[in-house]
Amino acid sequence: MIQIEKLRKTYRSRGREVTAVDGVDLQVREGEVFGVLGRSGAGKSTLLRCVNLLERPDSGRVSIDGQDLLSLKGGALRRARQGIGMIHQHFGLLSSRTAAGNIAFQLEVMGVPRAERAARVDELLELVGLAEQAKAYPAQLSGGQKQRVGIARALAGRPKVLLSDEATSALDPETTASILELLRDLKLRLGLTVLLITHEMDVVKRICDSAAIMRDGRLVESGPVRDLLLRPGSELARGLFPLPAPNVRPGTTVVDVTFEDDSADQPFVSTIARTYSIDVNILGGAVEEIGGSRIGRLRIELPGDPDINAAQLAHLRESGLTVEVHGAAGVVAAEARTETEVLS
Ligand SMILES: Nc1ncnc2c1ncn2[C@@H]1O[C@H](COP(=O)(O)OP(=O)(O)OP(=O)(O)O)[C@@H](O)[C@H]1O
Repeated sequence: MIQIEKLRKTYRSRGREVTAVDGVDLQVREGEVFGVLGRSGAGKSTLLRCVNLLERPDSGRVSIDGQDLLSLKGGALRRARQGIGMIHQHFGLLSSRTAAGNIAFQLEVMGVPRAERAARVDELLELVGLAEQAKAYPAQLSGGQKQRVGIARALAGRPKVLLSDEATSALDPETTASILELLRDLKLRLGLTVLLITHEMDVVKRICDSAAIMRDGRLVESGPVRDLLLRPGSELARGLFPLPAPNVRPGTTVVDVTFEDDSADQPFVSTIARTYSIDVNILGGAVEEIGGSRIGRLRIELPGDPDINAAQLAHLRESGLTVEVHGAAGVVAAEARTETEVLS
């Protein structure tokens, strides 16, 4: 488990101060993939570099499986860092060495005896599906294959924790999907705990169990992906289910309804229409497969103002759906399914 507490890092350059990480608390549970999502400059790389101590934080705590990394020195620190693998956006391979040579080099740096290296290289290449390309140089490999070498190299020290710095940002969508699939597979096979940073919603959708949104050095939203998607007002949900700003016509109620597997099979639109004898207009929506669950968001329009639709809205909530009601000036009421208060 990775535990980050009150982490802070400020850069000072040319008389200017930038607080890149501003009091971040974050917990990555053992065996999960945690994605930190944010725009350029949000502080994601700095946060990641503070976890493997490429960067020394000004204050706060980073611990892995209860071991406080900031208190370690010398050999103990080196050993702890070997237990943290890292993959990079631009792979960072040595162009003069083959795929096998790049991995062997890492083993050499880690002090693995020569006699053991060749077998371990083969094992690592096999693990990432690259046994055939052992003798190829980076220039002869595709982007996805280069990243596979990068992943094999990161796994050389048999780490329990893998950090990923925009590992798929330089790849096309199809290759991105195959690399994410590999990471998910490795996580399960090797019991890895993965902390990744990305600016791609798709990465969160495909692989992350939990996620956080980072802005100006702070985490503005954090938790299991499923919980975030079902939380009214969630930025992550807005990003994964992009719907245009609602255009609420006078005398109507516009509602975003979020549903998951167990409620996805309910024909809630026709049920509401039939039960209350009203016309329900569908304005937009999407369904996504996330972490093995089907989660969707539908925007519907009901005739009449929200107060007239109190019973209809209560009906939706009682059916286990997350309901967000838009007013003319945006969302006027967001109600989780656990909340019982009816619009007033
Ligand atoms: N070595 C440094 N010296 C000075 N300022 C830095 C340094 N590294 C990062 N910063 C600043 O810290 C802030 C956060 O940068 P960081 O690279 O962590 O963000 P990021 O979210 O990873 O962005 P990107 O996706 O573009 O890499 C930025 O304002 C950046 O300019």
